[in-house]
Amino acid sequence: MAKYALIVAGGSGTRMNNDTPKQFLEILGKPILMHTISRFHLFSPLIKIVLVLPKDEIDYWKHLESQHKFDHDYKIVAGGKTRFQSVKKGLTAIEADADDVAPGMQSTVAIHDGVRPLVAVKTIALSHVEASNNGCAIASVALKDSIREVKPDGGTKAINRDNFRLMQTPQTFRVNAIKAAYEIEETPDLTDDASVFEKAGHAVHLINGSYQNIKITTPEDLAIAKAILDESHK
Ligand SMILES: Nc1ccn([C@@H]2O[C@H](COP(=O)(O)OP(=O)(O)OP(=O)(O)O)[C@@H](O)[C@H]2O)c(=O)n1
Ligand SMILES: C[C@](O)(CO)[C@H](O)COP(=O)(O)O
Repeated sequence: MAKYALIVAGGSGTRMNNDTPKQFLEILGKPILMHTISRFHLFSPLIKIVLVLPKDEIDYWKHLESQHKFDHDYKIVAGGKTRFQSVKKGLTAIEADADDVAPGMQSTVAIHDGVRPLVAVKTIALSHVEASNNGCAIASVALKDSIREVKPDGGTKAINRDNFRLMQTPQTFRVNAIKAAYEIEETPDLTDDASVFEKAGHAVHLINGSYQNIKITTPEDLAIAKAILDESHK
């Protein structure tokens, strides 16, 4: 029974509007992606990591590794055009369990965005346990703001926020099941791994994520992540 992390960092970060892909931007003197990988090593130095990078940035990452003396052990895989394709390519680097492995002994993989460097070690740990027991474990949080549905005619309608959750990563699965799920056809609505798993016919099991576990998407997210990391180093 192995525990894997599939860290996807194959995007270009268009919404960050910076010449450098956002996963390589520095927070407290270290690229965001190094913060993220370190959280998984903190969870377990034995975790098997697959790191997905943009094909054209692999040499740059190797340069960053030597510059920052970052010598963790992981497999690097070239990503695809979309997150779906990057995850699918990453999963090919993870070995399937034999068919006769007993329930509870199956390998699990935490699929995680490289640009979520504030993931808590306890969330990673919980996600592996819950995925082993339930087939998957998807980190999520309740909404803090009120929400309204926008109608096609431009009108809006209040809806009950208690019926909704925001999806984060890690999204953790039994390895064989998620590898098989990613054989479905890619469609634009499959924005996360839980959607792929659900479309492949499986039930989705949510666990509590954390409000600190933000996805660094736009420049203000960078400022928030810096502030949180700064605070945790005091
Ligand atoms: N082809 C892609 C696209 C995204 N990702 C990864 O998926 C995570 C979440 O995606 P997002 O925040 O949307 O990143 P980008 O696609 O880089 O950003 P943008 O959509 O603003 O271009 C990121 O860690 C990103 O690197 C990936 O591995 N391969
Ligand atoms: C996987 C994810 O981070 C869950 O919130 C999110 O769906 C990725 O979204 P994006 O479309 O890549 O921005």
